[in-house]
Amino acid sequence: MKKAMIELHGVRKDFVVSDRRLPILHIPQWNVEAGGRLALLGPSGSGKSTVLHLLSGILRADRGELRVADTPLHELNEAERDRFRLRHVGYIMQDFHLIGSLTAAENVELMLPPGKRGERRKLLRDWFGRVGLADRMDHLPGQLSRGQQQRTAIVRALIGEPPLVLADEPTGSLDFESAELVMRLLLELCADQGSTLVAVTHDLHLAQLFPERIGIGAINTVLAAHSSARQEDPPLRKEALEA
Ligand SMILES: Nc1ncnc2c1ncn2[C@@H]1O[C@H](COP(=O)(O)OP(=O)(O)OP(=O)(O)O)[C@@H](O)[C@H]1O
Repeated sequence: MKKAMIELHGVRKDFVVSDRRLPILHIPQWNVEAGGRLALLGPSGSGKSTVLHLLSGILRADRGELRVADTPLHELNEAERDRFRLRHVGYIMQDFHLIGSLTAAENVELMLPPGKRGERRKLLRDWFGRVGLADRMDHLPGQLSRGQQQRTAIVRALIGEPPLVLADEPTGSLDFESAELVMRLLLELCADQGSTLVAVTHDLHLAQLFPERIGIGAINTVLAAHSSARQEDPPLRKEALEA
């Protein structure tokens, strides 16, 4: 049996808004094996981004155990979780967050540990070649298409070969054709280097490209409680939120 990259047990996350505690996630048990490539699906507001924030250590669970790459995130403080994220997680968002005054290569170079200039440049050339941007790496983000900018953001997330790659709607701002190309590329690069990939998407067509798919309702029992309340009797939903 393969090792687990992600192990969640009894994880709860609430948000407090205007003195009211809103239960957002209760995940009794969820494991993802190392090297798995998984599309996480679900309606807007169902907690998909919150799951990624917990897995990366940006947020801390209120209760439960959360191990990623054998690291017990529930036992770490914020500074320790930040260090964990730098070493173990590549994060890709819908908006690429590239620095506009730096070239594509310089944006990625920020992620590299200190080293000889020639070696860093060779590594960058190899990576930009792999994503089809060998001739664009010295261009500014504003001179690149949205798909090219997202490919740059993918290089930035993957160049450190993190064991876990988290992607939140990574193709959400791309047109249909570019979205499929970029998602295929992300899947291929993660497979090549053995990184576990969890990608949030709304798009069923793109989710079909993944070896595995899961609806967030299958792991989050808060959502199941909300949606059954919504279907049967709308006022119950308010009570469920306040419980
Ligand atoms: N910092 C916060 N404070 C209060 N509520 C929050 C906070 N962050 C998220 N929420 C709430 O938590 C719920 C889940 O949010 P989340 O962003 O995880 O959903 P999502 O499934 O990723 O949605 P979308 O697909 O629209 O991005 C939503 O009801 C949202 O309003």
